[in-house]
Amino acid sequence: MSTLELDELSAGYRRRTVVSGVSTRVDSGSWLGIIGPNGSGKSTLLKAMLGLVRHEGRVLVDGRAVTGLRHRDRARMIGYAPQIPQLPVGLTVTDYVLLGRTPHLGPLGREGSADLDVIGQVLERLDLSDLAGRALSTLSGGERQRTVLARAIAQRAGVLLLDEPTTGLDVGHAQALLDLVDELRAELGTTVVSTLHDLTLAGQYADRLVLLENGRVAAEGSPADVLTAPLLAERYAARVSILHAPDGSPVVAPVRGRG
Ligand SMILES: Nc1ncnc2c1ncn2[C@@H]1O[C@H](COP(=O)(O)OP(=O)(O)OP(=O)(O)O)[C@@H](O)[C@H]1O
Repeated sequence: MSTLELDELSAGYRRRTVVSGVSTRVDSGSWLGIIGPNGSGKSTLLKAMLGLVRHEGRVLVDGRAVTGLRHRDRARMIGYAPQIPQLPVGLTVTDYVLLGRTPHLGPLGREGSADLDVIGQVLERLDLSDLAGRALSTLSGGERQRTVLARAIAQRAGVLLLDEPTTGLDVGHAQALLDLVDELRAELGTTVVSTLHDLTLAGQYADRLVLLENGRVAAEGSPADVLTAPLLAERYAARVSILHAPDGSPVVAPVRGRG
């Protein structure tokens, strides 16, 4: 169980600040969706939470500052699946996903049956079992994306940061992935923060949304509060209608302009 707090978090590259003064709290076992137009600072905000970019302000997990922690200690608290991962050469899918267990291994660094069980379950759920022995370099884009997510999920950290997890996935694999994350949230109390371009999926899975614009929080609230046609028109310069799925969740439908 892990509560994540951001306190006036700002971040950027060299002299340019691209995220400014973001404060929010994500309760244990809840899901925060970060949305916003291209270049609004979503990925940078996630990287700042991990200390991967220059930043100011505080990131707290259960009240404990994560910046300055040793990599291994931080990796037990926060798992991360980047949008554009650098994949090591020469590893199989299983080797790579096993790296997610590294923060949990004992002094000899050998994985035990519990680690292999976790890996087996995650590979199965993400439809990767048949690819377990394949070299990473031979995977399709969507298979590679699922493998990167499998590694982050296998880490079983209290907080899971997912940067555009459904990019490149077909609708079935996207749902399987989001459902698996949702189960971890419900069963283990995993706290989830994900950026998502698909606003309908963001509204279906996240409890709360933060909309970034030019690195600042432009709107924050429940999906019903944030996913409104006027707000999306203003922030994305988009023509959309908000429909409703049978469960009442908002469906963001683009409306074609007159040709
Ligand atoms: N390594 C970098 N060096 C310099 N500027 C960067 C770097 N990475 C990102 N930026 C800039 O920071 C700004 C925010 O980028 P970021 O990737 O956080 O946006 P995003 O909201 O995730 O965008 P997208 O929806 O397109 O993925 C952009 O203007 C981008 O050009």
